[in-house]
Amino acid sequence: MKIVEIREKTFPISSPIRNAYIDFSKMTLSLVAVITDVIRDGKPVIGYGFNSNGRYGQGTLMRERFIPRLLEADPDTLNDDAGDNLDPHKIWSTLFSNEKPGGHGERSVAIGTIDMAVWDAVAKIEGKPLFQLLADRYGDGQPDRRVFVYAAGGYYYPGQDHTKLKDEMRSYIDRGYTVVKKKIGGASLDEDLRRIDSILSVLQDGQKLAVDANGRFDRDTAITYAKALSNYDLFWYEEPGDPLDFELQAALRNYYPNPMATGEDLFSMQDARNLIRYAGMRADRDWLQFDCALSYGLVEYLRTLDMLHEHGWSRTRCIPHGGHQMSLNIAAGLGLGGNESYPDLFQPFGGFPDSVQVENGYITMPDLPGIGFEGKADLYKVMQQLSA
Ligand SMILES: O=C([O-])CC(=O)C(=O)O
Ligand SMILES: [Mg+2]
Repeated sequence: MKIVEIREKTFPISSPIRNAYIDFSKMTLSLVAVITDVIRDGKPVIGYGFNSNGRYGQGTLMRERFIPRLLEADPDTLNDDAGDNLDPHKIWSTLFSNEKPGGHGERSVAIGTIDMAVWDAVAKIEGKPLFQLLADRYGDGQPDRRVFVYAAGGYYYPGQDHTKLKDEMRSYIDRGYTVVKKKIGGASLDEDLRRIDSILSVLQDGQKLAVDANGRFDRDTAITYAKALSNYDLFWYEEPGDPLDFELQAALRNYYPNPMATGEDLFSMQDARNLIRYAGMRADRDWLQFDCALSYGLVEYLRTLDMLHEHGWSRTRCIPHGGHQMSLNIAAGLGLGGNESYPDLFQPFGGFPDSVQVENGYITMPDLPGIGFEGKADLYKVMQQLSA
């Protein structure tokens, strides 16, 4: 068996929104199709993958380096020992060949996107949902199909007022979410606090708000916000300072006793390990948001989970960034704490299969082969254009 072709297309996922650091007016992503010569139901098995929002499409890197490396490799070196499926770990090693360590940037997105498509193909070849394959291979065979999800939104956009912000949050609650997220740091502290008060006025008991500064703050501002936010019972205070400023993050534990979250902009096991070693993160309350689609894929994420275990962290503290079905499968198959969701953004790429509803903050994974993209009609339509 072999990979016969890998296609990439860059799509706009632009929208007129901004967080404290970037706007999304020119945001793109790469969609990838890994086409194999394995036939299931009379058709070649094709695995699909895409990177999450926040980093841009990676077509150039893929075409220059990563796709040729896979297509030039002896196919037998990419297969499992029995020769009856692709081996994502061997494929990863081939992708990473002749790459020096450190400096994990855009290439981690390129590899993470191809890795997603490879896992989709591997689970389809085995005829299982990816979450079941992961539970079989790396767990006790018993996935937990119920996955906690929260609704990320609350971006800044032109013409936004408190009424619209409250309507947005209420609409997430009406769709079954119990935790909603808003951006901070894109307005003054006073205005951010007024927005937080507005949102809290529409939440009921058992419903919570998380806030996300997208790495905007210097140390003093992060501390000023920490003190002000301590007066609320927030679900978390996310990414206050630069993602690699572990000392800033560590300082905040002296000012913010409630849960914090970070990690979406750390792109390797080694960077995640530095966070765990040096950033004062608290295993009993803080949350880790490493996103495999941006950080070398699930092969690397498995290394990150091993690292967390060695450092005494439960994987239930992981709620990945990105709102894609890949992390939903990892959450269900490997027992993460949940996954992000963007109910109204980055469509058709984010979200759940069409049959899935959010109930009391949880979704239940349906039985679909692979990652399950074929169960989301608008997304699968776009994917089919790539593989036609
Ligand atoms: O606004 C973004 O870049 C996305 C983000 O931080 C998140 O979903 O946590
Ligand atoms: Mg974030």
